[in-house]
Amino acid sequence: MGNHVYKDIIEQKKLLRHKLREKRNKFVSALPPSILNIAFTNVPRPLLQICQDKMDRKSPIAAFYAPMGSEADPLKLAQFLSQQDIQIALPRIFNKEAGLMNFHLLNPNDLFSNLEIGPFGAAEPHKDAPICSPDIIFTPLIGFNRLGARLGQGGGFYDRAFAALPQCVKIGIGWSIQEESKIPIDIHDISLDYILTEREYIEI
Ligand SMILES: Nc1nc2c(c(=O)[nH]1)N(C=O)[C@@H](CNc1ccc(C(=O)N[C@@H](CCC(=O)O)C(=O)O)cc1)CN2
Ligand SMILES: Nc1ncnc2c1ncn2[C@@H]1O[C@H](COP(=O)(O)OP(=O)(O)OP(=O)(O)O)[C@@H](O)[C@H]1O
Repeated sequence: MGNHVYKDIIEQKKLLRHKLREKRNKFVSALPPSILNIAFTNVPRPLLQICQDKMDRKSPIAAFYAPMGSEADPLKLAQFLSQQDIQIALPRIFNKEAGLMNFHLLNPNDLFSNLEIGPFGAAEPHKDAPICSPDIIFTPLIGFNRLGARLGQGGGFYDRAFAALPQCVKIGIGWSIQEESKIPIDIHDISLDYILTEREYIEI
């Protein structure tokens, strides 16, 4: 990839991030609380099957994220799955400049408390919580398309985590209005396997 082409992709991503963040904020702030409360509460049967398929060896680990702003909230799914013999983890940034994070195991009771605020404002587990390698990663996103391309916050945190965990199942969670047919991708971008929105479950 020529250097100018690469720079062009970075610029396109920036513009699209800006547009889709605004769109997401508007969409979520216009949602009635009754709808907001039930969004992302039902685990689609195929998703439960994926978790169960991972259960043959040990209790599988699923990583979630503590939502910020208008991001889709995956923590009700986390609570539900923690009752199905699935272990729960959250990311913790350990090198902000290098775009690196670890996943730490959490007691499900600590999902909403006993966390600390990380460098980008998201709640994170404490440093002494055990580091783990998740089998399934629920991933925040700013944009997605039906080919599984993902636009994130621009730190490359999830792409590096995916590269380090080639066996993990990658599930994007976002609002339906974050779908964008053309998502610019560069050589480091790793596609999602599934996408969950408030309306549908997409298998790539
Ligand atoms: N809830 C949540 N947790 C997460 C992520 C995420 O996207 N969502 N991350 C996914 O990687 C990691 C944190 N990564 C981040 C990387 C960059 C920015 C960032 O550049 N934010 C802009 C502000 C964006 C704006 O203008 O609204 C900034 O700080 O300038 C934020 C988070 C780990 N934890
Ligand atoms: N595995 C990797 N190795 C080296 N550099 C990487 C890797 N993954 C991503 N990067 C670089 O990190 C920068 C940010 O990547 P990108 O714009 O794809 O972030 P993102 O996926 O939107 O962010 P995030 O995952 O934090 O939400 C880019 O310059 C990208 O080339």
